[in-house]
Amino acid sequence: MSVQQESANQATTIAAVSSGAGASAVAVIRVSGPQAGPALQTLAGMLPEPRRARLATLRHPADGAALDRGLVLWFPGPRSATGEDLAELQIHGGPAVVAAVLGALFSLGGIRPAERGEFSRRAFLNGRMDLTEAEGLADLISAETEGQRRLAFAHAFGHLGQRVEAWRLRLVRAMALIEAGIDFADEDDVPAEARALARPELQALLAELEAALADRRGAMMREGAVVAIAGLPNAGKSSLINALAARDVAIVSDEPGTTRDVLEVALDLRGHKVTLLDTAGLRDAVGKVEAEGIRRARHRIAQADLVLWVHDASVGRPPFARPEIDAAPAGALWLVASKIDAATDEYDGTVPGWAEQRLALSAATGAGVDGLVDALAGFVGTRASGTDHPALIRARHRRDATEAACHVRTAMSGWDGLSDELLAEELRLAARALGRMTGVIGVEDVLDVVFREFCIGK
Ligand SMILES: Nc1nc2c(c(=O)[nH]1)N(C=O)[C@@H](CNc1ccc(C(=O)N[C@@H](CCC(=O)O)C(=O)O)cc1)CN2
Ligand SMILES: Nc1nc2c(ncn2[C@@H]2O[C@H](COP(=O)(O)OP(=O)(O)OP(=O)(O)O)[C@@H](O)[C@H]2O)c(=O)[nH]1
Ligand SMILES: [Mg+2]
Repeated sequence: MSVQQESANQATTIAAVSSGAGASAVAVIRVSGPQAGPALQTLAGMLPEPRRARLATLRHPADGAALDRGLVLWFPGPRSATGEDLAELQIHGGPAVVAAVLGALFSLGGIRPAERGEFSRRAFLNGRMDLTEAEGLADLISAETEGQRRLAFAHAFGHLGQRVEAWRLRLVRAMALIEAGIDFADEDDVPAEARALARPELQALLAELEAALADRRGAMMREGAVVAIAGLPNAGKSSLINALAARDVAIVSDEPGTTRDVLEVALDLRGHKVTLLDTAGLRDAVGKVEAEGIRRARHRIAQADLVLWVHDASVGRPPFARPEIDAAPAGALWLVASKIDAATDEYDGTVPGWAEQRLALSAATGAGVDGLVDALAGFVGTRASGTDHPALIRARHRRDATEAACHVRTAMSGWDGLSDELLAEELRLAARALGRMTGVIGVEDVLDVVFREFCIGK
């Protein structure tokens, strides 16, 4: 959909429940668009003073039948969440009450159900927020841990958007300097001087972009750390995930090769999200299904932030200095000695040459499990720590920032050899990539991706 079509589309009025599905004490229905005022007037019999709650009996326009008594609010545009005329009906949350009030609104004509994210999309199109703020709001609504909430809150209120817009404006200024040179190409010193002014500014900007790209905390904070439990068959991996989750999530049996599919469990460890993976025991597979399970296990182990290599202490010391995982994990690797309640010798969980974290525990008795939880919380806490918030927290942000940095780098490295025109073009492409991130330039396709993530009513 083009931006022009989208603006025309905003002539329609939308309505939806914004307070979530299912019965609740109170439900909030929002109506946004030109029919919001007339609709509220018709159902409530009056328009309250702007931005003041009033108690009203809501009646069906066809027969005047009372539907509910609730609080109504009126936000004339542009001072509203969407920037349009917006009415809010805070009614009792029973499903039939909500259905009756929505039915009455739709019966008026000119009002249709809102699509997923459509209120936020209108807020964006009306300049009430940029795209990174809209994403922050989506994250705020789905935040499950304190760490996720803090990060989402910062982004919802401009943490990234303001930085990106400042970067973009600096590029535009550098471009203007160089283009001034183009206009005065016949006067020899002007271009040289203009270029000299732009250069240190661009160098500083590139350093900032590169620092933001080097900060890898974002994905870990937003999506949580991925911790893979790996080891030989029967090592006690599934028993360990059950102990950590405090639930019977995985099948445990003395038959080696029990686990096939990768099982995921999300945990909140002191405000940080951790996704634990239980994986198939690694060995030469017995059958096709187990082979596929092991292939999947290796794939996830290789990508995990942390691998817990579980070694069965009841069979004694592990026969290796470090576990033989063919695909070396990109993340950290800890050794966890399991079944210490059944350990045969005085094996204490140590392995010669093993420098990283070592832990010993028993899923059966629970000994050592708290120690592992503490260590995991410490691990994620350290990885996600810092007094500032990471800026580039989504693949979309990284893509655009990488592209911008790439164009600035090209400009800097080719500096003396590049004509003013080519230099300005690289900077223009860099500014465009940053503009796409906040949505200040042509982003129809990006809009769908961003707003698809929202629920109905946002
Ligand atoms: N009942 C209710 N609670 C809610 C929302 C809502 O829509 N309804 N929100 C839904 O997201 C959030 C609050 N977001 C809002 C954002 C802007 C405006 C607004 O009216 N802004 C005007 C006036 C600001 C002012 O009074 O100073 C403006 O910015 O011009 C209202 C809510 C969370 N709580
Ligand atoms: N004594 C003792 N036995 C344990 C402990 N943890 C697991 N076991 C036993 O070890 C066997 C294997 O446990 P699982 O958790 O299924 O092992 P796994 O590593 O998931 O095995 P696969 O999925 O086949 O790779 C089962 O018989 C468990 O009861 C423990 O802490 N102490
Ligand atoms: Mg298992």
